[in-house]
Amino acid sequence: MPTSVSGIATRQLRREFTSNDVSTRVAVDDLDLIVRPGELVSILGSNGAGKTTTVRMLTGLLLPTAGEAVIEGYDVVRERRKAALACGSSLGGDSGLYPRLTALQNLAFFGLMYGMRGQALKRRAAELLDHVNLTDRADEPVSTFSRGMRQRLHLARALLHKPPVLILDEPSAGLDPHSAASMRRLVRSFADEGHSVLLTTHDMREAEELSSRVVLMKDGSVHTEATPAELRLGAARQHGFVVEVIWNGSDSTGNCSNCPGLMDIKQDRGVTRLRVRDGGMAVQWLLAELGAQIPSLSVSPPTLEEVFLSMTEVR
Ligand SMILES: Nc1ncnc2c1ncn2[C@@H]1O[C@H](COP(=O)(O)OP(=O)(O)OP(=O)(O)O)[C@@H](O)[C@H]1O
Repeated sequence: MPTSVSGIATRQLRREFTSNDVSTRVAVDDLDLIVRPGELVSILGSNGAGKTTTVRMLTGLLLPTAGEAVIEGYDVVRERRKAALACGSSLGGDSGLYPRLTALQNLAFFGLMYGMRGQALKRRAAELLDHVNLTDRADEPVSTFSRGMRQRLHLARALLHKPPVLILDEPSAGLDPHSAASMRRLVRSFADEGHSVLLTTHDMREAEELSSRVVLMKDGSVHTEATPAELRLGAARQHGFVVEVIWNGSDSTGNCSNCPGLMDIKQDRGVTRLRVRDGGMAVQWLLAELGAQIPSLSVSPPTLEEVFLSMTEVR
């Protein structure tokens, strides 16, 4: 693999787990992955797909069985320290913070480890505590923090030295909606500044809102890789577009059976949902035929959640 690669690159990255020296489970199966500067890539996948094992190898917590991974051109095994310095990470859990130190002392400690000093460190720590809404808890020991507060402090620690690469394992797990929204803004702006960001998530809305590219992992390798819009449009070609109609006065669902390209029709708590082959054509027909009864109408391709469910369907 060329060592000049910026961001994250893996080639044929593999991790096997052997239990009782008998059975071997392949958690990550010859994975090829690239995250370029300025890209935010989300890894999605069912439980056990290999997401956490991948980020644990990238952050040096787990040795690969085979293959290679580089962070900013540094091999994560052979040049582990340089790779670790180029990468901020938040992998959840309780490790990575000192519970008896305050939030500010934790950031000061990690800042010193990253070679930061004096006013620059103080300013950066204060700025990040503000971004993760922990300024008013800055001088309290981390042992008194809730799970969500620790998660936010993990993120601040990961961003402290403005590393070129950021890796986050389920960053919104345990966050309330306001904290999750600020986390997303912070992470997205970090990518927009030219950093490479890789995150794992089970939150489809989050993946859709944040990602330059989505990687769907299945059984340890990449099943599909595309932008959220490409995935949704691809699914629409297969499963159709969804047209949602709210009626004015009396329900006219029964008159929709002649809608061109109609694949399926459902009524759900006052909303009629038509699944159609061509969204634009269906909207034109609905407005021409039933426009007077329709104050509200929307058309959309399947959501990322529907794409995910259909792609990971257990047959
Ligand atoms: N330390 C371990 N020993 C044995 N098997 C493991 C170990 N860690 C992970 N595995 C197995 O590797 C596979 C991938 O696990 P991994 O934690 O990477 O999945 P994941 O995609 O992160 O899942 P989740 O969404 O549940 O977090 C699973 O089958 C898991 O049981």
